[in-house]
Amino acid sequence: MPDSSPDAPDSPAAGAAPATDRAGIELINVTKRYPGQKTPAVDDVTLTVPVGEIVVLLGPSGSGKTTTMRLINRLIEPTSGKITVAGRDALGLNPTELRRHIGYVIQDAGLFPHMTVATNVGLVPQMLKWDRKRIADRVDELLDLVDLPPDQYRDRYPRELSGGQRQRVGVARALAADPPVMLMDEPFGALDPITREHLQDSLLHLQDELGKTIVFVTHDINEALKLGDRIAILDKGSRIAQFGTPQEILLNPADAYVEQFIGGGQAMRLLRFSRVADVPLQQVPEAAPGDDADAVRDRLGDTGFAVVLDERRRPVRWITAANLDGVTGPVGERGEDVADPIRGRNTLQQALETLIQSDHECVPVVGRGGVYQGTVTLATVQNAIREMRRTAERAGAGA
Ligand SMILES: Nc1ncnc2c1ncn2[C@@H]1O[C@H](COP(=O)(O)OP(=O)(O)OP(=O)(O)O)[C@@H](O)[C@H]1O
Repeated sequence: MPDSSPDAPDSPAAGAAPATDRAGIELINVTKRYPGQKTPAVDDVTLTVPVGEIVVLLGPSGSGKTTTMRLINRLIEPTSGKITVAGRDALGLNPTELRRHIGYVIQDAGLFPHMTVATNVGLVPQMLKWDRKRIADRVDELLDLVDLPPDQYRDRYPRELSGGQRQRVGVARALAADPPVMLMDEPFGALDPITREHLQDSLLHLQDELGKTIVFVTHDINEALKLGDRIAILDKGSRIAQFGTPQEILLNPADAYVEQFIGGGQAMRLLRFSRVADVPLQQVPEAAPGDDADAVRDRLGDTGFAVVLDERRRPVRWITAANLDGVTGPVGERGEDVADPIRGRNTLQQALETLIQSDHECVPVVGRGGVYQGTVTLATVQNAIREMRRTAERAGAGA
């Protein structure tokens, strides 16, 4: 077990992945002391948020999460320390200019009640003096993106929306000028559990397509495990008790404070919070509708089937030797339609559920643009669990 005292440079408590060009956001020895307060709200925090990742700040009330967010977009100024956003010194930029590069989503969405959904979403483009047509097009595009059909929703007022819909509008508004960075401060905190799950799934789906650098604040360990590429578990003064991937935190909690956060039920949680992207995918033979049946038959080998990809490499069908019986010429539309593919961000639990419901022994995995990446089988899931157990045993033995 490494020394986890705050001074140990290699300790997980040091909190920072090494500073690299790939830092989306960097906080270096940042302290914020509010006037008249004895202890700093944020105390000498160093943290790197890699480009394109979701880093979750998880901590109890008063641990300085909101203060940290407001420091990043300069709603407040640090007492000392350095902050960079997308490679630029945040403290050297004009705050308005900085905020154009940062989308901000807060708990109650913070929509202006007297403005329509479209006006709310178009606020930043309007500030940037885009022309009306460009703003209207962008608003429609964003409403589509957050699953609110523009024809139904663009002219509504916030009071005519559900809490979940208001949050979706809040996300659309934060994305309006396509900022590389998003700060999300308990955006789903006020929602009922089902709506909350739904919005979490939507956020992961959006992130698959957009690849933003996101800092996400929550009190909820399950939300953190589900959304975070990495999680920073905070104690008072934003002290980082542990910074790691959900698996690292579940398998090797840094101290009793972190253990108390994650609670029990570790095995099921591993399935629930490990992502398909973290396990090696199985590659099976591939075919295209235009491929000759003989050539595909030769390719099937021991696997016994192939995945048929369309011209954009999206999986469309499974094809077996039986489907090719007596066929000459192109395979065309033969075979069985694939079930809904899963994504790298889906959990192993979701992969398992899809496998169980599917008629087929494997499920295709797709990435950005629905492009095929490989397949998941029961064996993939079993091996992943075995590997995780081994890692945990090794970590335990090293303790
Ligand atoms: N404007 C302020 N002036 C003085 N103290 C403040 C101010 N804002 C926050 N604080 C104090 O700083 C500490 C951190 O507050 P902060 O809001 O950042 O915590 P948090 O982790 O976001 O909490 P919560 O989860 O309850 O929102 C708290 O002790 C709080 O009382």
